[in-house]
Amino acid sequence: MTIAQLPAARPAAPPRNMEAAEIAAAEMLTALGIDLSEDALAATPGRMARALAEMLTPSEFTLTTFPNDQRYHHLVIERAIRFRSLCEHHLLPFVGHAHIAYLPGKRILGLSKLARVVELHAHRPQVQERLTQQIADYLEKELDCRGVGVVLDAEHMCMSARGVRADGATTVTMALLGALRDDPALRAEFMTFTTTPGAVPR
Ligand SMILES: Nc1nc2c(ncn2[C@@H]2O[C@H](COP(=O)(O)OP(=O)(O)OP(=O)(O)O)[C@@H](O)[C@H]2O)c(=O)[nH]1
Ligand SMILES: [Zn+2]
Repeated sequence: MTIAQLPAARPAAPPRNMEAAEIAAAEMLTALGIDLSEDALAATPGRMARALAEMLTPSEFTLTTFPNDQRYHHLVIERAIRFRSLCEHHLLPFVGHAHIAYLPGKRILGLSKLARVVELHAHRPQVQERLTQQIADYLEKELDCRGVGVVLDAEHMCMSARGVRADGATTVTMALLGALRDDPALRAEFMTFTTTPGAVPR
């Protein structure tokens, strides 16, 4: 089987200065009244900077596709892809599940790449609505498929760990493109699979 390796079309990595980030983290914690002279906290600013940098760095990957030799033309659905992102308002995590469907054209996608596409867009400051749309737009463009559906269901720490403290509330967003937008039966099929038992393991 031929493997096509499409470029993942990643945006250029932003400039990053970890030393400056660590100094800034120390300044912020000190300004918040935390005494960094305690042994247990001495390494915290560095960890903070590295942890944030990690959450803002998606893994490298190649968007591997295969010819659709069998002319498979039903939905391919990947459910309950666990993801975590950072809300751009508070830089606190939002975590949840992505359900993704696409209707193949001439090529099918290596299954793991759906989760990698989620990670690619999740590892940057985000709002859930934009993240949802970016995943759908990216798949439609790169895969040249006949339709894409993306549903995200996530809990925002800025709403549960602080502020309004609506523990357990989740936000559901969706983006539907091509046949998944235009064909009510396909849309219903996708939505059914995202809500049937097993879609979101608890
Ligand atoms: N639409 C949308 N809003 C988000 C997302 N993540 C966080 N928010 C919201 O962004 C808003 C920011 O509102 P502000 O009033 O500026 O911030 P705040 O004073 O910290 O607000 P509270 O969280 O209500 O205490 C809040 O209502 C958050 O719930 C997201 O992914 N999408
Ligand atoms: Zn937030």
